[in-house]
Amino acid sequence: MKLTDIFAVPTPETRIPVPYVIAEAGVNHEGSMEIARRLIDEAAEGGAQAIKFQTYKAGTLASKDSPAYWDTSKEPTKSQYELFKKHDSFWKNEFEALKKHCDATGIAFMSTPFDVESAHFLNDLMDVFKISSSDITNKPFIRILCDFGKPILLSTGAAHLHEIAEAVEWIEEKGNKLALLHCVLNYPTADEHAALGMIPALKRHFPQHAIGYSDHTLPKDMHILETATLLGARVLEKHFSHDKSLPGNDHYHAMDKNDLRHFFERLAGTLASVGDMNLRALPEEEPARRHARRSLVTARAVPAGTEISAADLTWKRPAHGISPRNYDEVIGMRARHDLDEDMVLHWSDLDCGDKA
Ligand SMILES: C=C(OP(=O)(O)O)C(=O)O
Repeated sequence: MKLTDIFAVPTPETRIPVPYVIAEAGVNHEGSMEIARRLIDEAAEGGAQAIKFQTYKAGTLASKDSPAYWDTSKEPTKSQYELFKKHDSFWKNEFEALKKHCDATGIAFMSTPFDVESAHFLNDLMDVFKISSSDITNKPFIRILCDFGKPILLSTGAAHLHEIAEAVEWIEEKGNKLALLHCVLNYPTADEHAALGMIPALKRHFPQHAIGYSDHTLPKDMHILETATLLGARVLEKHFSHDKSLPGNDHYHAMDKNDLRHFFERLAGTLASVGDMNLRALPEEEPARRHARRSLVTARAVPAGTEISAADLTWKRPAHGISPRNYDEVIGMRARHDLDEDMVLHWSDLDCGDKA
């Protein structure tokens, strides 16, 4: 599947598709091109269709007085500015090189721009713009990104419905295709705070747009991403690391390539058990249809020529004879020959008699 395919207008589904997975490398390269290339390779090995980085300069993203609002024990920092400053070394040249590496590896390149300058050079490298939850109220920036004319992936973390609706309106006014990613802006998100019920809620409120999920829970057994898929997320984004034991801010809650493989494996089994969502009896149930269902059976001996009444009939397994669904038809027919008690009735045992 191509990244742009996820923006197709949702139609009633008869099969839950395998979602499009974006490995969110963010700044987990920590300024090393070697690690960035490794992240690309491992995301592809894990089965992700896209890898996403983040492109920012601390000075345009946060003022010096910008308190960190996350658990700073993982990467002690006094302010957001100080943390971003540590990770803002990659710029145009680095991302161009990483895009080439993605092309050679066969995985889509993405990076979330956090300022206008990076949006301009990233525009040459990507088919889709990602807008982070933190920019959902950033009307001027959203409009500038829309002006590139590309589909938009917008995360909805920390937003009330009216704020989501407003941002959707700005994007719709510009005419860009849009996918909305449910997101909880809390790192790591406790499973019980993942609020995955917001995925069907987004589908209900914005049926004209594709819906996905940007996940900040711990990877554990990847059941949260699986549940998100079952609830209707068709694009998934989750932090990605080559080494989850590293001390940095975004490594400890990230998935790695083994988590990703595990996710696709368990999802394949789950989706096989979901099936195609069409109501029908299955071929595997044929023996049960023939042997566990019932037939009309004589409740007592019935002499030839007798008009069949309710007292002559009962219903028992197997379903080799006349189905009890034909009960009304059988009442009033006549026995074509003597019928023993406990006989499974067939049409050849009966005449229409007065019912003809
Ligand atoms: C932080 C980002 O997004 P989200 O709000 O989905 O976490 C991002 O895209 O860089």
